[in-house]
Amino acid sequence: MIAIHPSILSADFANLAAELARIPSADAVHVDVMDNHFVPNLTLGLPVVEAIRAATSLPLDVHLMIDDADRWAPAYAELGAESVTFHVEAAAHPGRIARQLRSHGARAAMAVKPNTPLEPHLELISELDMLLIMTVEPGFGGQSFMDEMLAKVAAARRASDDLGGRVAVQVDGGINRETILRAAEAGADTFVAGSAVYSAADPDAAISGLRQLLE
Ligand SMILES: O=C(CO)[C@@H](O)[C@H](O)COP(=O)(O)O
Repeated sequence: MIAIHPSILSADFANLAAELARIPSADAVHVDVMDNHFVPNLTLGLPVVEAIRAATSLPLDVHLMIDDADRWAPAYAELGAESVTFHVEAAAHPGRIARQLRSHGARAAMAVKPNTPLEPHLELISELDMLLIMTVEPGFGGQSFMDEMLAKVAAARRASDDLGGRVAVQVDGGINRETILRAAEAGADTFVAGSAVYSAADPDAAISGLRQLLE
């Protein structure tokens, strides 16, 4: 199953409810939480994600780019996010976080930055519902896709296939009409797209366009 998750990092933050209404065919809304410590950018936190939860019926895919994931991640599941992604680099006990997320009814996902090797962390995969392979350095939208991450995407796909393919493989950063094809070929099935969706005159048509490329 292919899933397209538009990132609201590229949306108009002053009009979030209206921006959410422009992407009705999204499989989920990707919400980038940044703390200016784990990444050099600051976006939003629990109160705003709570407001986003109330403003849309689309599933929320919350991507935590914050320190101390152990402390904060469960709260995003509690407020009703369908999926919560923490970074392994920011987690003291990743397995425990994943179990807590699932106990709150959310999908548990773990992300790796471009310079973080995936293999040492694959022992956690059975605790996860999704692996996020960052295809840019996290922090900002509009960056170029890192082709050198495709090998990591393929490794994530193989690890998921060993579990019957039940763990989704997500890519985030620089996804557009060209790079989505390479990422899909390497084994990704869940695609975060920020500027490729929200820079389009019709963001929902941009989502359909990306989806059609993969059919
Ligand atoms: O997590 C991030 C950036 O750190 C992303 O979710 C971006 O929002 C993706 O934006 P584009 O690269 O698609 O413009």
